[in-house]
Amino acid sequence: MGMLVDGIWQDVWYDTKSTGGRFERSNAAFRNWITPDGRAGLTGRDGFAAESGRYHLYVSLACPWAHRTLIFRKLKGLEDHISISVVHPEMLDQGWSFLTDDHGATGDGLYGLDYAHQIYTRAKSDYSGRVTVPILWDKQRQTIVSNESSEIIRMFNSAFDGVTGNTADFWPEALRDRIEAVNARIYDTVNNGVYKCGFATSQAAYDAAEAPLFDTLDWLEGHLAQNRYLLGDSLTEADWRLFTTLVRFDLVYNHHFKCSRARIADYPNLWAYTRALYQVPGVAETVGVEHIVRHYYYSHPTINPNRIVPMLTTPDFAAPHGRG
Ligand SMILES: N[C@@H](CCC(=O)N[C@@H](CS)C(=O)NCC(=O)O)C(=O)O
Repeated sequence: MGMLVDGIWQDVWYDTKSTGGRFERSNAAFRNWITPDGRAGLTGRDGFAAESGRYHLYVSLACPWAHRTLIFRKLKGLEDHISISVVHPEMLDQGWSFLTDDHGATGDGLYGLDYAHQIYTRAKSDYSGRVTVPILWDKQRQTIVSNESSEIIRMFNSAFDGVTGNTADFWPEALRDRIEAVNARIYDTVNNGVYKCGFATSQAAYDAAEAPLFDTLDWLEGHLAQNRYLLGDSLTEADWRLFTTLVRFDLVYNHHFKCSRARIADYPNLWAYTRALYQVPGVAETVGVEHIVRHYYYSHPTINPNRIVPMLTTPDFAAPHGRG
């Protein structure tokens, strides 16, 4: 784990001293948008038109943020149009690496580089900041389009519809305000909430993250008793954003990040909902259990210095879910 400072890699852990033990996630730096005609999107520069074969996605199968982008690539029929490289699950002193393994780490399919930080400095030689996945790369302009998953999934949701003919819409206009509201709570207390528990370096910071996490899971359990999906009958991006945390929860967050009050398997509705999303055609292929387990227990020396993997039973995501 580390970061780039003026283009030079430094092996440093998250600074939680200045925040009373609280983990604060920094904002993604590259915020351009792919659009159907290359006009600028909500932020950033123009010139990133949706074209088959032009873009490449660097992901980790372990990472819940990268996982969102893999799900959208699959559901939107983009596999033949956007190539991918999968990093090695162990994120060590050089950060994410392009070593290969038997479980899907592919190496850098574009340039044969050793580390993800070299992709960042290729885009901006004096880049300062964290080196995170996912990274959406433009092969034509040789730069990073975006390293913000919440925006990459919105590009994937519609920008390539003219290329693929796939018009499935997980960000429908009529539901946007409600989706934003549910996303905000789930991001803060669940998606990022598990990290705030796990990376806390004071009891107070842990307590402040743990209670809202389980308040939200309790709320979701009741909500999903009445609703098929978060927004009722419509399957939206809000569900996919929640899913990538739920599918990791019992394997890693419950133990490694001390989110131990309950497992997802202890909530009948949440657990059936997790299975239902897992069983949407194509989604199971995006879930990399080996990389998830390997990454978390191996990559955080301040939490698990001896890299001991607890006895785990992989939840049976393929069991019948009974949710229609
Ligand atoms: N806001 C980013 C966050 C991505 C992120 O934090 N990814 C993690 C992996 S799960 C990472 O690469 N962390 C490396 C680091 O923080 O140095 C997004 O949603 O795309």
